[in-house]
Amino acid sequence: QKVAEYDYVVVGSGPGGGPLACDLARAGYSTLLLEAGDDQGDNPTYANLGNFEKAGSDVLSRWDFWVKHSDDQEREHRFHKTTWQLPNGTYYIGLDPPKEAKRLGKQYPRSATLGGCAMHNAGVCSLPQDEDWNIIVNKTGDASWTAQNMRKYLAKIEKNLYAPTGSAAHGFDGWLSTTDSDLSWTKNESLPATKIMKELAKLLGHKESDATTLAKTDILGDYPNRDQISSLYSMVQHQDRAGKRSSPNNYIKATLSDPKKYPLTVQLNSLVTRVLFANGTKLPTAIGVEVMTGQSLYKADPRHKVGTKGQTSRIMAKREVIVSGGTFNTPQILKLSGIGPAEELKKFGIAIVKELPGVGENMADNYEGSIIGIGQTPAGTFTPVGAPGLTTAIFKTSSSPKNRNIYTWCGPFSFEGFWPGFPENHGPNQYECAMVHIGPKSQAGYVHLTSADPQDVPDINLNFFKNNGDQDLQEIVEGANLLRKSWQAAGSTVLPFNELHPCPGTGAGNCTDAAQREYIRDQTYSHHATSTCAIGGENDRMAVLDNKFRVRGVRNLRVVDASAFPVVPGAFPVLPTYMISAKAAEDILAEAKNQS
Ligand SMILES: Cc1cc2nc3c(=O)[nH]c(=O)nc-3n(C[C@H](O)[C@H](O)[C@H](O)COP(=O)(O)OP(=O)(O)OC[C@H]3O[C@@H](n4cnc5c(N)ncnc54)[C@H](O)[C@@H]3O)c2cc1C
Repeated sequence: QKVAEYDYVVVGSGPGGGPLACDLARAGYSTLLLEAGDDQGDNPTYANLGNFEKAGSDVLSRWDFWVKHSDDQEREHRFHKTTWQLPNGTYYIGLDPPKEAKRLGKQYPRSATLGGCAMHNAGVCSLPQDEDWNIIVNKTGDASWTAQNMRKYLAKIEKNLYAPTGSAAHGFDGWLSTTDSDLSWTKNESLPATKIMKELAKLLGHKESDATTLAKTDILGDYPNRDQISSLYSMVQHQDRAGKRSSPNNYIKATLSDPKKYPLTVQLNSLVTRVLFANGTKLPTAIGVEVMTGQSLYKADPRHKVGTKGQTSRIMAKREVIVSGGTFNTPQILKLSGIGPAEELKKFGIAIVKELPGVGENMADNYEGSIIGIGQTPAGTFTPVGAPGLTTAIFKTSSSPKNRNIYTWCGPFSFEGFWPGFPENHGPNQYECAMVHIGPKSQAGYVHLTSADPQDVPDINLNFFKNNGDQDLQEIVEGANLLRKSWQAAGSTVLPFNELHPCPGTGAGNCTDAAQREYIRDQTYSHHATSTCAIGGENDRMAVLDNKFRVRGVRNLRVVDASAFPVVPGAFPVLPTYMISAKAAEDILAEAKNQS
């Protein structure tokens, strides 16, 4: 059988790999995009952003990773949403399972489908802190990574649907539609949500009368000192005005629609098992990939049937292989290919192609938590399309040395992390302020192989709060305390509430910081993992990639996805991942041009 050959082979169609494959094909290079999942782009569960919670639990794309948050067994067992499987295949969620239940652990969903996790995410967009980009300049000496320069990739990819046409901070001709939230509800002064929004504005140092205007502030705007400003913002999501998800799936379809012009090939249900290297070269040189085709081959897929093996074949890349399998799968693919920590590879009998101790280490994630309470009346109406009823703010707690460190969105909803069938509905009077903590200090998470079998799922431990954990805990507690104050100030007249957590049952936030810290340590969740194949400097032995996404010490192999960030980029990683994807395309095409 003739072996297929392309200029570029891209592995994984998420926010890193999907747009990159399109850009390479649009520049005229034959490009193969390999995706382990299938295509759910026309399925309303995925196509309508408002269905993101349903999409997150949907078996048609779900890869379940059962992760650890620490090595502390007792703490692990206190996690309220621990998931267990019953003999009939259903789940028990909680701390008191029936005897026959098998412990699965903490669910960390990923979406294996055309478009990756951008097909089940909430589409929330924000920019990294300037420091998150500038850290790459400092590590690599490459000035193209400055925060100011990186903004041009936002303008390049964006089709902004909310800012005045021509606004310098935005783009209007790109493939990624962005909208802001519908804030018409703020006109209703008697709504508890409006009252709380105004109290929050005051607590952040603004005038109550400015709250409604501040709530419309463009979160993606280009302001001096933006990382130090505590204020209200409008929530921006990657969707169109009708609530249709805008994602790599759309860009891929648009690129495929003109095959004469754009030589893009997409191959679904294709699990890449390893990268192939040339024989006898001085430096290891990637020449293609080995791929297993078939449905639900990966064991994280809840539909996987024990013993199922796909058809294995080889596909060659004339120019480069680019791995974009995401923060959990990219390090797994590299290690299976012989690139990673020597001890770990030896343990599983994998021949070492290039020793890189940083592969699968250094993992970081934003800590997430929430304060949630039950009021006396409904606090407002909420539908996720256009996010009406949501107050969004970014602020700095007093313990943060310099930058703002909490992104919050408050409204009549409930989001308390992930488990099969999330979220819980606490009834019409529920009100929550969800928090993403920005800039976690502990980057001690890891993705380790459990075997040399590419269908096996790796061992993942986020190692929360391992380094400088007390500082992060203090920052999160201060965030919760401030948000609770905004409820209390509004509460005496409009929303006496019964708090569910982190100060359960007190109604008035009458618990100690120490008790909250303990609760948060036990119950924190996350879904923004990054940095397992980090970009770094030449002398940094944990660096996996150089400034141009090239795997260090290997030719014709790059990594372009969320695993490449040296630190978590701000509050939400999807927009920064789209931006680095556009940057990678530019870098790769510039190099190709120089070579020809
Ligand atoms: C439930 C949920 C909600 C989220 N909400 C938000 C949000 O609102 N805002 C935000 O900014 N971020 C959000 N995120 C995070 C964000 O979506 C991810 O950070 C982003 O998708 C990362 O992109 P990526 O390209 O690195 O990886 P992924 O999106 O994970 O894409 C990787 C792709 O590679 C494929 N793949 C993996 N291994 C292989 C293999 N061996 N062979 C072939 N293909 C393979 C996968 O199937 C997948 O399609 C959310 C994440 C989750 C899980």
